[in-house]
Amino acid sequence: MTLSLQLAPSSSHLQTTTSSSASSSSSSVSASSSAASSSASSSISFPSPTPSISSPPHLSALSMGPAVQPSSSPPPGDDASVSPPTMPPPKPKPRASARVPLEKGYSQMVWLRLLQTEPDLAGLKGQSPKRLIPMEEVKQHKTEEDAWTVLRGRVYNISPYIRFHPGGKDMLMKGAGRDCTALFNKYHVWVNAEFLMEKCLYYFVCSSSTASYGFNAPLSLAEDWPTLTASQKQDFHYPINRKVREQFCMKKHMCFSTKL
Ligand code: HEM
Repeated sequence: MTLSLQLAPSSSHLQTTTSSSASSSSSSVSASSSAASSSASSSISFPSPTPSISSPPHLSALSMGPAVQPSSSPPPGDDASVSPPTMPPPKPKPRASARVPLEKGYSQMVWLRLLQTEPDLAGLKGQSPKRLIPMEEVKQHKTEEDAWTVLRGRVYNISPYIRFHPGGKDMLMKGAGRDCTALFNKYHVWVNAEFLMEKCLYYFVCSSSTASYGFNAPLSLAEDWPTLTASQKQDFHYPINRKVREQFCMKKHMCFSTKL
């Protein structure tokens, strides 16, 4: 208090000194120091001494205390142009393999040899594979000895492959009697099942209706819709692939392509 009264007559000189010290302190420390900046602006606007002008040195040191805190600004004397060292992003952990040990004699090599030597892996027993199979028929084949699955619109007899499946019997059997496309894509979209299961092919599946279908029977996605999984419904390509297959089967009455 005593100090402010004494300094009043030469307040302009005092303010210059005070404001310059305030501004220099605020620029060197932090622009966000509201205490420092408010004290500086009040000293410029109002020539009469105010408590903030006349605050004793020990108090102004205190008020500047928080301004030294900001974590964003480098400490005084540091080179501001040097950016802090950036840490490389953490590497994703490799996914644990879900492959299961297979019995002796059931390697993929043996399966590939079987594809060459076994004439009827599909179990067609002389029937024509060129027919559309209702989903209802597929559903009836879900035991290990007689397991069918639908993959990308085709019916396969997976029974001969069960013991060869690197992901294990239980996993493969999850697809038995139903459409396993979503599961298949979830675990190994890269696997060339069209090649591996080529000889197990029963042929194209048709819609879910219980009606028995001939080649000229109408097929529509609307009929399939209630049976589709959520991911199939969201799959942009599914209706297109479905439509192409339908058109192809309708027009040719036979489906020779294995690329669809
Ligand atoms: C006809 C259908 C299928 C075929 C031809 C097939 C074929 C294969 C092949 C070749 C592998 C080894 C993949 C590799 O080494 O990268 C594999 C692994 C596997 N399969 Fe299948 N699969 C079929 C269906 C399924 C289904 C329906 C499921 C799941 C319900 C499934 C689950 C798995 C799993 C979990 C693995 C182990 C993946 C890993 O290495 O972590 N597979 N399958």
